[in-house]
Amino acid sequence: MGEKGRLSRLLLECSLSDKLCVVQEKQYEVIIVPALLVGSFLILLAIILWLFIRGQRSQRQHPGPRGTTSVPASRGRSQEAVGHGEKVFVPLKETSVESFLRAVTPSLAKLQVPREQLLEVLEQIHSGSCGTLYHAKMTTMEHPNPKSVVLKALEGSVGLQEVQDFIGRIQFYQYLGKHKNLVQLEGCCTERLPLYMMLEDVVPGDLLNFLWTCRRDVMTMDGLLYDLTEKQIYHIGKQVLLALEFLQEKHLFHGDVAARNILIQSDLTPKLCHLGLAYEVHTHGAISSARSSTIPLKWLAPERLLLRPASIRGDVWSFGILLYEMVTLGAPPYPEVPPTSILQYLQRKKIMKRPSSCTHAMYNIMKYCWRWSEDSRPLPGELRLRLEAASRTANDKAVLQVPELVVPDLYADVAGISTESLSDSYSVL
Ligand SMILES: Nc1ncnc2c1ncn2[C@@H]1O[C@H](COP(=O)(O)OP(=O)(O)OP(=O)(O)O)[C@@H](O)[C@H]1O
Repeated sequence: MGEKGRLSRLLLECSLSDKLCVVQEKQYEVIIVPALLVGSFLILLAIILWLFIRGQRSQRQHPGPRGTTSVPASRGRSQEAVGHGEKVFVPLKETSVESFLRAVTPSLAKLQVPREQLLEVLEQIHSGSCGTLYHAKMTTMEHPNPKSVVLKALEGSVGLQEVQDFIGRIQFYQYLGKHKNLVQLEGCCTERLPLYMMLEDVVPGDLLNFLWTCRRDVMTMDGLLYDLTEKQIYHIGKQVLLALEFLQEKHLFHGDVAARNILIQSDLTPKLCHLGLAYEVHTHGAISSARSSTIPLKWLAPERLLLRPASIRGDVWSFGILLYEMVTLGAPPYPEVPPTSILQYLQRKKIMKRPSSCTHAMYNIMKYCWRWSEDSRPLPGELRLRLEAASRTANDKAVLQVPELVVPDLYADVAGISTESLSDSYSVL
């Protein structure tokens, strides 16, 4: 009998309209096979899901090369800092200085200078907010003869945060790229402590000292004529504005435009230095309040004195003060106003009077910079056109003269700046 017999008996017992009976008869085809198919499909789906979740998790743990992520860029618009078309990575999760430097140094490969090429470190120039500045001698592949550089060093016992900040500044120079009116980074040593960045040595140095030296009866020094005419002031001013336009294009601003923060070459090419505030704007979207409180008040626009956000138009205000500094050969602004009273002075709608050495054309440009409302002040590009127009008829013969020599301590007092922020290279003979 067996199975065959059982089936034929079943068929005999079933009428054609009895569906349950037919289903029972074909249970293999109707129930078991589809159930097996659905089961294996579900198992396959579970495996795929598990593989997918595992992949996602491991990606979250390793987002880039060796636990790195890109440095925040200007005002958070992009998460990648791009220098010369390259991505710049900053490790976020590194916990020791050594592992941080190991991770970050490859991204600075093009800037690395072997330490043995740093031949001698000469005198200290300045002790800055992020490292000490020295004069030094260095050789490079292109310049086998030693050349002068300014060395910024992060030395001594320093923590991870200071190291990250120093490296961030190097990457900021890389991000900015080259501009003839910004001080240039020439190289760095970052594979271990102490950390160095090498900047081009701008000779004779800062513009404030240059202006003070112009007061002296000095004919030439290092081939440089310490004479300044109105036309030359426009020439320097236009180039400072080119640097500000460059920063503005990158959605940045300088934050402390002043003669002390401009370096001048012997051909009267100015270069903006003191880029630490622009670095803060680039990295954090704004200048920190700790840093803001160190900026001398007499150079600040009213909105900044009122602790409102800074912008490129604040730089334009300070540029007006810079014109005043140049035309007076480095006099402190608002000599009759104590630094802490400057806001009240400006709130009374007062501005500085026209210095006797300043033409009406130049004073009109200053007044344009010192408009109370930010929006009615020009942008650097517009201002540069004004300077170009004024420069066409400017005096190129009369040398600016101020008989009184500057006493740096007295100057610092009246200007409201710390004596440490003045360079040591000026001395009253
Ligand atoms: N490349 C350079 N060539 C010649 N002198 C320089 C150079 N860089 C800086 N100095 C001198 O050092 C002084 C301080 O420079 P700077 O303000 O750039 O340093 P800092 O205080 O470390 O600023 P920041 O933190 O904003 O980078 C300048 O006023 C100038 O006298």
